[in-house]
Amino acid sequence: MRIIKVKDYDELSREACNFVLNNMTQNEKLVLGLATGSTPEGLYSNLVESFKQGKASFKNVISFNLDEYVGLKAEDPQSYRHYMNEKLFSHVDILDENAHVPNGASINIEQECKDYEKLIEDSGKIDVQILGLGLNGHIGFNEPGTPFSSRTHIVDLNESTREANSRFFHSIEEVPTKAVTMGIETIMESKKILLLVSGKNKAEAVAKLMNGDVSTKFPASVLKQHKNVTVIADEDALSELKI
Ligand SMILES: N[C@@H]1[C@@H](O)[C@H](O)[C@@H](COP(=O)(O)O)O[C@@H]1O
Repeated sequence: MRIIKVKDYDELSREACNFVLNNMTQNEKLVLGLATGSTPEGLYSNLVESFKQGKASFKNVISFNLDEYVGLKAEDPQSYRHYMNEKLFSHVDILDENAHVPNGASINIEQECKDYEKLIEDSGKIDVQILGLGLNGHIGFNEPGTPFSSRTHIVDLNESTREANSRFFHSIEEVPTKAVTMGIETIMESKKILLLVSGKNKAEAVAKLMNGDVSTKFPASVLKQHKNVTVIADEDALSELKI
């Protein structure tokens, strides 16, 4: 894993934006894997700014989000589809039919998982996958214990993950108990992975990732087996790392 150490969140967001823009210019068509949560928000605002300044176009981007809560409709303000519309899609020229987020409100979620896999497959696989890091090492919504061979599937969310994400809801009771997520194998098939980590609250997770073994107990550790991973991390996130 290549680590790019940056000073703070603003620099992380700019670096991540440059990384994505470089890949957009290098690829005629870019299949981009997207993440939600707080960490990529700055990346998305930088991408929107670049678009407004005429420095980027998303016409040739096909995007696939990592995950979605089960039971939330697209228009629900807490859904990841809504998040993506607000933070990125509505502000740039990506084609609606190219901006994919799993449909958590599907009446047949099992089928939705299969269809989502097929769409990724048909797009020719993900060129660049953006990832955030859960406090317990989850990537997407792949919680500890998820097999490395998993494909897009339904997960029961851990209490700690619901707790961590309850800040986006009025109360923890409102946080869905299930989600659809790309599987670990699906993520690992991406040609390049960009992991973004910021802040002191991620320092312990980053130290576990870098110093620990590859184990399903800490899903992000699988990234050590991928040949093209870039980690952009700020000083706070790297503060517990002994290097
Ligand atoms: N499902 C999302 C992940 O895709 C995200 O990467 C992670 C970290 O989120 P944050 O960036 O807010 O710390 O948590 C959430 O549970």
